[in-house]
This record gives sequence, C-alpha cells and structure tokens, in this order.
Amino acid sequence: MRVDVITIFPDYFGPLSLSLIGKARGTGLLDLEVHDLRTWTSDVHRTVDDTPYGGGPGMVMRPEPWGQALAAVGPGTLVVPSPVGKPFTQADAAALASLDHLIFACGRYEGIDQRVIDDAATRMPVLEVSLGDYVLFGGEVAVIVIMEAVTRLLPGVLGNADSLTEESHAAGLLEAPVYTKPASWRELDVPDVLRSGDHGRIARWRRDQALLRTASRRPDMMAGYPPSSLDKADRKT
Ligand SMILES: N#Cc1c(-c2ccc3ccn(Cc4ccc(CN5CCCC5)cc4)c3c2)n[nH]c1N
Repeated sequence: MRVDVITIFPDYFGPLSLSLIGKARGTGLLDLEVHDLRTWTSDVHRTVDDTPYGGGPGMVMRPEPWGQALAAVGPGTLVVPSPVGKPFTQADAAALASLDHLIFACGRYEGIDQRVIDDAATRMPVLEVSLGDYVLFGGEVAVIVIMEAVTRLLPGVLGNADSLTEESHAAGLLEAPVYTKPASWRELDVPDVLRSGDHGRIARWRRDQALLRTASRRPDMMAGYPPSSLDKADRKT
C-alpha cells in the first residue's frame, strides 16, 4: 500500500517509523511518504492560511497549496480528518486497508478551504472522517490513529492473524477480559475456567463476558444481539 501524508507538521509522523508500522515500511508492505504542504507555497513567507470569508474565529487553510500538493501526489483515495467528518469505524479501516493508494490531508487552524475537498472529489474518492466528538488541534493525530487501524489489517503485518478474527469491533462485541501468569497476583486470581483446559467452556465464558461487558459499556453495540442472549450469560466469572 502506498500512503502519502500532507501536513505542515511533518515531524508529527516520527512515530510512524516505530513498531509494526515501521516494520511494515521496512518490509515493503507499506510505502509511506510524508510531505510538507509548504513545499507547494510560492511566497517568501510560505503562507498556508488566510482569514475566513464571512468572518469568524481563526484562520483557514488556503486552497492553492493544497491543489498543487494533491495534484503532485494523486490520484488516490483522499482521507480528510475533520471535526465534521463521518465517524471513523473499524469497517472504514477495513475498507481503506483494501485500497492501493491513500492520501491523507492534515488540516490545521479552522480547517481547509472547502473548495479543496470539492475540487478533489471531481478527481478521486474523498472520505471526510472524524475520530470522535471532541476537538483536536488538527488532523495529524487522527492520521496516526487511522494509519494504525489500517496498517494492522494489512496482510503480513500482524504476526498472529488470529488476533484479527477475535477483534471486538469487527465481531460486534467488546472482548472478554484477558489474563496471563502468574495465576495469583496481589490475592487476585485468574478465573478458574481459563485454566481448565476445557476450550468449549472457555469459549462460552469469553462470549458471556463479552456480552456482559458490551451491555454494560456499549449498549449501542448490542442492537444486533437479542436480549435473550444475556439471560444465557453465565454470570459466574
Ligand atoms: N478527525 C478529527 C477531529 C478533529 C480535527 C481534524 C482536523 C482538523 C483541522 C483543524 N482542526 C481544528 C479545528 C477545531 C475546531 C473546528 C470547529 N470550528 C471552530 C470554530 C468554528 C468551528 C475546526 C477545526 C481539526 C480538528 N477534531 N476532532 C476530531 N475528532
């Protein structure tokens, strides 16, 4: 997968050289390039923003540098993090992971001139996404999150592909609690069922715990499950 990131803060993306994303880049699974938007400015001050038409707080990112930057790196699928974007989901991550070329536009200030998105949409698919109902300073952090969610779905990146099959947001439930050695720690014991070796019983326990946890923390995710399945939950842990 080819990924181009356009930003006025290229140094934000140092973390993408670490861990599994760094490994994916090293093995050629991920071809990532980070571009400084100011490359495509033409004034001595390398200006990327200006005051908003119609008044209002702050500054807006000028269209000209963006138009030239997107022409230079495109076409591809343009992903624009934004406070007004569609909520980004695991399904979106899976859809993006199936594509050959992603372009991330990192806005700052009060956002990017709308004509940049409108013009780009005549040339390539555009996805405006939001990470959640809180306000960030800009799109860079959102791109790092999206890059993690997408890269871990690329074949060959996660050593244990089984991890992907068990994923909560893919399976529609939150995962059950996880434990490792020692069996007892600060007088807290690992649930006996997990040490029983009875894989059928362990699977049922994990499913029940996932249902209880989801019902408690994310009732919105329970829409797909009949209430009766909660009755079957073995409430013994
Ligand atoms: N993904 C994601 C995001 C972002 C995000 C993503 C990209 C940019 C580019 C610039 N900003 C800053 C900003 C902050 C507030 C506003 C709203 N305006 C303020 C006064 C009148 C309305 C506009 C921009 C960004 C924020 N925030 N939260 C998410 N889940």
